[in-house]
Parts: sequence; structure tokens; C-alpha cells
Amino acid sequence: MCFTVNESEFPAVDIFVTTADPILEPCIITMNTVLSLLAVDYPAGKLALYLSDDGCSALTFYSLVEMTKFAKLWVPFCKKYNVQVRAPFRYFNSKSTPMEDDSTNMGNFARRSMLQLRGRSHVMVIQILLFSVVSNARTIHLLLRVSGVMTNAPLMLNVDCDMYANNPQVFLHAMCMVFGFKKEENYAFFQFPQAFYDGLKDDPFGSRFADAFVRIFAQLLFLAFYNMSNEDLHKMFGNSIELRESAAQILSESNSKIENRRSPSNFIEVGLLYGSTTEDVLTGLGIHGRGWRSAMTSTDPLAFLGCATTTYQSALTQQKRWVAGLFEVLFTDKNPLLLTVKGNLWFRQALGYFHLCLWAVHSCLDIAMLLGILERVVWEWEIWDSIVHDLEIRSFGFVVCAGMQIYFDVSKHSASFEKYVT
Ligand SMILES: O=c1ccn([C@@H]2O[C@H](COP(=O)(O)OP(=O)(O)O[C@H]3O[C@H](CO)[C@@H](O)[C@H](O)[C@H]3O)[C@@H](O)[C@H]2O)c(=O)[nH]1
Repeated sequence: MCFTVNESEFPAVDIFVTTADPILEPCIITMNTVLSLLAVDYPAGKLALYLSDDGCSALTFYSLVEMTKFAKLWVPFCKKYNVQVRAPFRYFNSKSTPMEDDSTNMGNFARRSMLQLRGRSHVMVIQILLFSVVSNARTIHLLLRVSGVMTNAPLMLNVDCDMYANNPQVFLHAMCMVFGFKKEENYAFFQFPQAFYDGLKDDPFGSRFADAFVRIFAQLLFLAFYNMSNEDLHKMFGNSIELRESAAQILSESNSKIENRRSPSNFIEVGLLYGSTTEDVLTGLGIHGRGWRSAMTSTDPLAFLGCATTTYQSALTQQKRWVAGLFEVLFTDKNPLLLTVKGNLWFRQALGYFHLCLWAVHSCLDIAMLLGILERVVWEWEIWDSIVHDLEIRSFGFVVCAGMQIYFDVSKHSASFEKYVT
């Protein structure tokens, strides 16, 4: 089916970028992410970007102010010359840049062009709100409330501060998914696979997660569509114009309430679920458990690219947090099997989620396999090669391999996500 939609009918999107530490997550990277998102191919008036800084860093604020000055040149430049890589640090580092000849130097060309475009820029407004929050889930939660008061877009895009938009048409691809299904109202969120532009050779710490099965389940980036009619939105957040007038009061209320939401039992109807450090998976489970569906697409070029962990310590910390967070999910009321029985999670979806949540237990299989190999070596040395024992080891190896095979199969064929390759 082929149909066209007038630009004026495009839905508004609120973009949430979260940052927490200007040292671990350098401002220059965050600002590049913001610039790449501001420059995407989408009607400018339909986008609102919210940047939260849990570190309350003056450096981030200063960078933001400087970035907006640059954005007034950068965004029209990207649109006029249809620049494909819209994160400046990637554009100016591009290997295709002819550096020898000054007249064709991409940097000089860009500088000249941007100066010519000065004055044709979009109006940009920075507003600063101060809150005290301590996790990504709480931050996004707060951003949801704030954006509900300020722009109240029906669509939301959430990206980490180091995930820049690598495909300028990413929003258009997303809209194809949002409105491309027969029963679009059944779809709650849309994902793009997490991919990285850097990282070490051969990925020794597994940071890039080259294995497709991990990518399919990694709910790391998502575009959430709340499937709320205008009436529902009005009921939930009220009329934005009126609320804007009383924004200060509402925001201070949400600020005071947010601290009372530490307990997972305090379920919040709109927003991310608390109760696990991998709040994205928990929330995804909650959404799927209510019978809503999701879809994933991979575009060419890839929609978003981020920084991979490059040190043993950081990779270990990150993976430990994920593994622990995913295991925690099993002990919440969002346990996949529980949701199959009590909720609307499909059994195959539950198996897929189980596979992911049992990541911590995978290490037992790895250790068992290692012990099997070691034992085998020892037996070889002892020239004690009884056929019976050989059979034991073979059957043990088979069980391990079969178990792993099942994991791979389940993850590949799980119906959790419908994959559309555009
Ligand atoms: O108190 C915090 C902690 C983190 N963040 C931001 O949250 C994002 C993700 O945090 P990070 O420490 O980079 O976690 P990762 O393990 O790299 O992130 C992956 O795993 C998280 C937990 O599942 C998800 O929230 C992320 O979307 C996903 O990319 C980053 O932009 C942070 O700046 C905050 O805003 N406040």
C-alpha cells in the first residue's frame, strides 16, 4: 500500500536526551547528539528536545548555550546541502573530507556556507528547570511530566546522550512504522538496534554485542507511542495552554511526588517502571504484558550510533548492572511467566524475555562447559579413556549445546518483535 501524508499532518515528537556525568559522558558528545537530532529531516515545528542533566553540571549548561548558537547555522546548513552525517564531530572527521586542497576543504566549505546562511535560522528557546533525580528511569519519568505540560507530543523518542542520529531520515522511518500497520493502535513502541561507531578491534569485551540475538532483545532505544486519543491525553495532562500558566505549581508537585515513587509497588500509570536497573526492559515487559505490541526496524545507514565501552572495568560494570537488573525483573510482578498467566504476554514472548533475564545464569553453562573441557583434557592426560566416560562427556556436551541452541532459536524466532528491514 502506498500513501502520502502532508507534512502538516506529521505528529509532534518530544525527544528526551539524558546525561548524568560530564566527565564520563563528555559534553561535546552530548551536544553532538543534540545537534544531530535537531537536524533530522522532520518539520522543525514538530520537534521539541528536552535535555536532562542529573549531574547539574555548569559545563553541560554552558555547552548547551554555545551549542544553540552553532545549531542556528548547522541545522539550515545540513538541510540545504542534504548532509548525511549530521553529528558535527562525525561530519568534520569524515575520511572522505579532502583535506589537501583548501578550497575544497569540507570544514572551510561548511564554515563559508554556514556564514551565508546566518539569519535564516530557526528560533530556539532554552528553558532550565531544576529537579533532583537519581536514575535514568526517574529522569525520563520527570521529562514525561514536564513535556506533558510544555509540548505534550503524542510521540516520544528516548536516546542516551552518546547516541547520535546517524540517519537523517530516522523520524520518517519511524513514522512509517507508527502508521504503517493495519492495527496501528495496537503498537506501543518502536525500536532501532543499538549500534556503535567506535570500540576496540575484535570487541574483546563484547561491548558491541555483535550477536544478533542480543540486539533483538536489547530494548535500549525506543520510540514510544502512547496510543492515547486526544481525549485521553486531555484527561491525563489537561489542556497544555492552560496548564502552561500553572506550570510552576504542577512541576513543583511532580517534583515532590517523584521522591515518593521509590517503591516499585507505587506503580505509575504513565512512564517508565521502577524496580530494576534495566528499567527499559521492565517497562517493555509491562507494555507487552498488557497486550500491546512493538516493532523494530534497522535502516541503512543505521538509525543511531553510540559509544561502546572500551575498558575492561567499564564493560564489566555495565554488564554487571544489566545482568543484575535483568535478573531482578524475575522477582517483580513483571516476571514473564507470571505475565503469560495473568497478563497478555505471549508464551513465546515470555520465553524470549526469560532468555534475556536469565543472562546471569548463562555463566553457569559457560562454567560447566569450561569444566567439561578441562575434565576432558585431564582424562586425556591420564590415558584413562573409558568408552563409558567418553559417552558421558559427549552427552554432557550435547546437553549444553542443545540448551544453547534452544536459547538461540528462541531469541531468533521470538514473536516479541516484528522485524522490518527498510
Ligand atoms: O542517574 C542517571 C543515570 C544515567 N542517566 C543516563 O541514562 C543513560 C543510560 O545510562 P548509562 O549509564 O549510559 O547506561 P547504559 O548501560 O549505557 O545504557 C543502557 O542500559 C540502560 C539500562 O537498561 C538503559 O536505560 C539505556 O537506555 C541503555 O542504553 C545515559 O544517557 C545516562 O546519562 C541519567 O540520566 N541519570
